[in-house]
Amino acid sequence: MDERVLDLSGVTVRRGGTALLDGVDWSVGEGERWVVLGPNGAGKTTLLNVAFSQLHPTAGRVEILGERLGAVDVFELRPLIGYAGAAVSNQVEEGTPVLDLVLSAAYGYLGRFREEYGTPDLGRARALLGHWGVGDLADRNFHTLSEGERKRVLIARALMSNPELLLLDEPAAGLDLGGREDLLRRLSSLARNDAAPTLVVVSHHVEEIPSGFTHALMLREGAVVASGPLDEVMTAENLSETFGLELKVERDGERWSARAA
Ligand SMILES: Nc1ncnc2c1ncn2[C@@H]1O[C@H](COP(=O)(O)OP(=O)(O)OP(=O)(O)O)[C@@H](O)[C@H]1O
Repeated sequence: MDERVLDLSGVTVRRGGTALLDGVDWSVGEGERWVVLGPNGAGKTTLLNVAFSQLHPTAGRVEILGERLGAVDVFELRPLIGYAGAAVSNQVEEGTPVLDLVLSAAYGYLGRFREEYGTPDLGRARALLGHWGVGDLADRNFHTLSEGERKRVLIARALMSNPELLLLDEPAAGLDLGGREDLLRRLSSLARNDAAPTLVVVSHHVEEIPSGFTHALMLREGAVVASGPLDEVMTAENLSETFGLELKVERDGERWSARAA
């Protein structure tokens, strides 16, 4: 059995004369927990959109959950992939209750209550909200939530369809220190759960790598600088090249930090 959840080979995405992704090779195995690191504009969100089957590359080969992008019905593939990020929150209709937003994920909708949801779906949605610490917000309008509350609701939503692959685009961006640490604790617990989906989290900051994560992909200007197990690739050399300045990297247990050398 092929246990690769993502398999990208020579993936290039061009817009105008610019390569947003440039010959990216990346392989993610079942159960791995990846962080995708890179500076602003490195192509991280573009890569996640490819992994979500939202964007077809200009060149190269993409396999998601063993299915070849271009040859598979993406509407059958997408329920197997959970996605949370600004691309989702920006599209939520004004006035959408939190519970509806989470429930709608099971049906591929992004918005108001459009289906007759069964009791098991309601129970699962409430349980997920509770698990992510936002159970008491189920009846609130999504747009009235704080940034930290929204992030947790969107992750609960992304897990609603019981996906095999979970993609989180900058889940800790905009959170205060307490909010960040709370989210990282929850992501660590997810990472350590053998039943959890394969995880890919995009971030700008090595401080936002949750403990329990196993691999990193580093991108700069659309190209891969390094890719592999955290222990091997989290070097000052790789991070300095990725972010374009000389960095010192420190490790404390399973957490990382970096600053200018
Ligand atoms: N449709 C488009 N046409 C032209 N350029 C684009 C398009 N979409 C994205 N870009 C550019 O591609 C580059 C990569 O964008 P992307 O959003 O993937 O980067 P990122 O690493 O996620 O950045 P950030 O960390 O700032 O969110 C950026 O320079 C962006 O301006």
